[in-house]
Amino acid sequence: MSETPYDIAVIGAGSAGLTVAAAAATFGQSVVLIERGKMGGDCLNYGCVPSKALIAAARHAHAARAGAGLGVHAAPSVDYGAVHRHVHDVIDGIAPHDSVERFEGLGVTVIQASARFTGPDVLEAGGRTIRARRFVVATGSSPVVPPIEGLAECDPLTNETLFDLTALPARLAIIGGGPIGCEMAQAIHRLGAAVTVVEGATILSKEDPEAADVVRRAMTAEGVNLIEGATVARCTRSGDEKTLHLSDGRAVTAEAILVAVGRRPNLDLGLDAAGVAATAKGITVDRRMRTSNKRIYAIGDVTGGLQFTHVAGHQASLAVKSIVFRMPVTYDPALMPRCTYTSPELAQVGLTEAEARAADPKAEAWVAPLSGNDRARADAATEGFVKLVLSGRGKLLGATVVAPTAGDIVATYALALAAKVSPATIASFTPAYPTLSEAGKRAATLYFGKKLDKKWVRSLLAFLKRV
Ligand SMILES: Cc1cc2nc3c(=O)[nH]c(=O)nc-3n(C[C@H](O)[C@H](O)[C@H](O)COP(=O)(O)OP(=O)(O)OC[C@H]3O[C@@H](n4cnc5c(N)ncnc54)[C@H](O)[C@@H]3O)c2cc1C
Ligand SMILES: NC(=O)c1ccc[n+]([C@@H]2O[C@H](COP(=O)([O-])OP(=O)(O)OC[C@H]3O[C@@H](n4cnc5c(N)ncnc54)[C@H](O)[C@@H]3O)[C@@H](O)[C@H]2O)c1
Repeated sequence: MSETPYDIAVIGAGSAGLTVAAAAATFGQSVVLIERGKMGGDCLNYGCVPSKALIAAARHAHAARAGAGLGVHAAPSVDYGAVHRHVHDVIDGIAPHDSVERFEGLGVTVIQASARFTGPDVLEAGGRTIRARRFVVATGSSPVVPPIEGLAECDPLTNETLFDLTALPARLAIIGGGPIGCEMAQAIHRLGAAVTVVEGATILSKEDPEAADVVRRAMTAEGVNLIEGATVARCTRSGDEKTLHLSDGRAVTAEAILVAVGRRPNLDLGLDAAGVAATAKGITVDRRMRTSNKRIYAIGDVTGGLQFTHVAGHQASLAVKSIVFRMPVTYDPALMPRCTYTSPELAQVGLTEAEARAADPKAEAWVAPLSGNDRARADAATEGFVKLVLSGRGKLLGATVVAPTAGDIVATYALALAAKVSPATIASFTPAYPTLSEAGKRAATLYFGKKLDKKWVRSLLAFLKRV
């Protein structure tokens, strides 16, 4: 049965698809939203929300242990069953916002089925034929499980099953030391398991190496076993005990294995029939988020770029502006911040120091360590820094922050980059005392300190003093 064409058909009800559907319906468009799994996608069910809820519980356990240095002694007792309930209470609390009922209330037609293109302007889903003026593919990504001999027999966990555990394994081995591997390693260790991370390269390798090193030292000091530059040759299982055999001859034994080696885009929806070009990384899009078929947009993880919820939401808003308002829009990845929620957090916006130096040999980095920040000293959390990266001409190119609340601090620099704020403004604004935000101002002040350390400036100051 062929139906009246919709204005917009959205495939996937994760962060990206939900944002398009809600905004487009609010602006009076007829919208059909097709989802084959859980409403809310990865972020709500298997990603940001459960991982941050788990990290919050782990932070409490750690704070109890870490208070001794400040004169407060406590020994945490972790009830992992209750931690599991907390994680799922948080998911359940947010779920109504992403639910079929809410979207139907907004006037969206929701189809709970798998969608597949059968032509350049037509889809099949749940036995229905769906036509639309525009399509938005927001099908997200799935965890990669590497083809390591014996791994499948060890029933590895992924982000899709980790948060179902109602009891912690005594020992957990994690393959992959990216954001998922590091966040979960530290949290699960803080909650009481012995954790080993086996990372093929170096942990958090997409980040500024000095910043990643602060996180490395923090995780190691807490007792997480980090094995870097090592690959898993094969896995074996003996009852409940699973062993990773590393290429260098070492072995890691654990009751559970978590695989966190990256994502693959969900491309199984008949893209060839629709004339949509894609690579193994994801669907190819232009700066307006349009695919090679100009009726079809693609946003979020499936495009294979920066894979974050706020990026998915931002790309969704660009697609809505382009489709509904015909506005000229441009996606600029350089303005997208990111944060890994380890302790300390590691956040980045714009270019890292190495990226800036590669683009501009005169680029320089200005670093304010937290050891010089009064709030960090009061909190006994002085490991970290704010690094501002400036071009040779003194233009802000990027910021790296390692601090307990780096994700919040970096927002200032995301705004500064988007609004083209000068280092002079950063050096002269007044954050409250005592806050970690003062470190960013300090980094900009260091830049001006060097700039003003010139002979003619000293002569001018001497002259002014005389008059
Ligand atoms: C453990 C973990 C922690 C994370 N933490 C953070 C964080 O702290 N901050 C952050 O910004 N990002 C985080 N992320 C990344 C974030 O979750 C993703 O970038 C975001 O969820 C991507 O949204 P999306 O809408 O593109 O895809 P998804 O959320 O994956 O949604 C895609 C949806 O499409 C559906 N679908 C797929 N194919 C079809 C089809 N053919 N027909 C119908 N439906 C289909 C899927 O079932 C899915 O529900 C984390 C990810 C993980 C795994
Ligand atoms: N705080 C956040 O915003 C947050 C948190 C978690 C995940 N995410 C998103 O999810 C994405 C996926 O996270 P991820 O950590 O799975 O992927 P990732 O690609 O970022 O990191 C994977 C790591 O695994 C390593 N690796 C790959 N194959 C390996 C192997 N066979 N053996 C050992 N190590 C191997 C890589 O060198 C890399 O360090 C992230 O890139 C990010 O976009 C974001």
